[in-house]
Amino acid sequence: MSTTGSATPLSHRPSGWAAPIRELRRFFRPSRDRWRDFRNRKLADPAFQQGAARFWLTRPFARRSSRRLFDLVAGFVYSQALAAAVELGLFDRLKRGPRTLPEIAAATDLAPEAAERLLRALAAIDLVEIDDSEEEVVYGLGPLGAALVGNPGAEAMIRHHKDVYRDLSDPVALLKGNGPPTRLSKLWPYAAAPGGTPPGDGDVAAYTDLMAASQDIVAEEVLGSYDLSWAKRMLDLGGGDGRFLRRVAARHPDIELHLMELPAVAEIARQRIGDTRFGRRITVHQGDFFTDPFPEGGFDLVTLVRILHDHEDAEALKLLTRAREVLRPGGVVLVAEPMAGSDDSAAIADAYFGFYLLAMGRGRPRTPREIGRLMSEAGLSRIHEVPTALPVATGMVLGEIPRRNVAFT
Ligand SMILES: C[S@@+](CC[C@H](N)C(=O)[O-])C[C@H]1O[C@@H](n2cnc3c(N)ncnc32)[C@H](O)[C@@H]1O
Repeated sequence: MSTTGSATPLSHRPSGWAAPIRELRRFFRPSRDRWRDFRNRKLADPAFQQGAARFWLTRPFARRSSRRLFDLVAGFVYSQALAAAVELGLFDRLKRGPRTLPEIAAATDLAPEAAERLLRALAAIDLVEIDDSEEEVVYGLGPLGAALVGNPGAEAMIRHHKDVYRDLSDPVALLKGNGPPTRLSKLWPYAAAPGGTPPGDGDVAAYTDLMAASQDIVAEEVLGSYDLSWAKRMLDLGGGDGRFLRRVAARHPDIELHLMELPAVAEIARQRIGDTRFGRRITVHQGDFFTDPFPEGGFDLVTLVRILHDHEDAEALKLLTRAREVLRPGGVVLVAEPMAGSDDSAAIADAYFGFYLLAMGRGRPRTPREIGRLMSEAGLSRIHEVPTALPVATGMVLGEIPRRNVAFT
């Protein structure tokens, strides 16, 4: 197995250092608590806030933290300005070059004042750039707008947020579980009932497309961070329309590839894979990965890409155990999804997916260590976290079964 970054072992037995480190933390806790109380008292004091904003040495920190706080307060408005721009196809128009206000107003069917209001809002959050160096002001893509143009997955999510934000409109009811049924639980029908309910055709295409739109970036992260050329036979569980496996097929001509999906999605995968040059290399199996038998023959690699976080611990453990049971000796289970806990991905995993999955009705983001613990319970060993370049898109944890003394099923 080889990785481009350095893999971090996820140990589940406390090391010899665990006890002394705990003691040290306990020793320093009173001073840490005192410092935290002092800091919070000061930060909550309006006089201190004003003083910090005026004093030259503390001014940059005061500005930065008030800006961060205001960004949290205003985040929904920023998102809605972005949603309006996507719905109006603004970024697609600007990618061909800067435009004047009358041109943009005409193309988006907005009154010039409304178009200008939108453009100025987008410029303030780096999505658009205003060039007023000539007599006629023109509007072009800003750095974040340009990045968005190259990321169809993000655009699909922005459109999807109409449903997500409606479900989050009463967050306390959502947390208490006494709100109305959510849209996301209908969009992701397998989420509503343990064991999976075969979904209706219309919704299936919608959620399969939504996943496929962001799959390229995830596939790139997985394949760029972990070299799976050693594998001869691979199974992708819940592989959607097969986009991930098509990328694997393109890079690794010798791996035999299998995908398992719920029947309605498997049908879409068959069609989409069949239309490509990989039609003969990828076998699509329809079935429920909790209850139906897995394809026979033993696998070197079983992948769970953006699957585990959709499920509660008991189901995740069952899935990992079933995956381990079809591995050949020396085989690997690879879990790839946004992971909680790290500074780089905490906002997307803990905050965004934490609430998203709550609205969906099941599942939770997990830290690499939590995934590792489930892998260990499922009978996997040599559990490693593999770093990816873009943890917001996906993290990665691998677990293996040893080459010897393995009951091979
Ligand atoms: C979040 S999507 C991820 C799809 C794909 N792996 C990706 O990353 O784009 C979860 C996938 O798991 C599939 N799935 C959910 N429950 C399943 C079950 N019980 N058996 C088989 N597939 C299932 C869904 O149909 C869906 O395509």
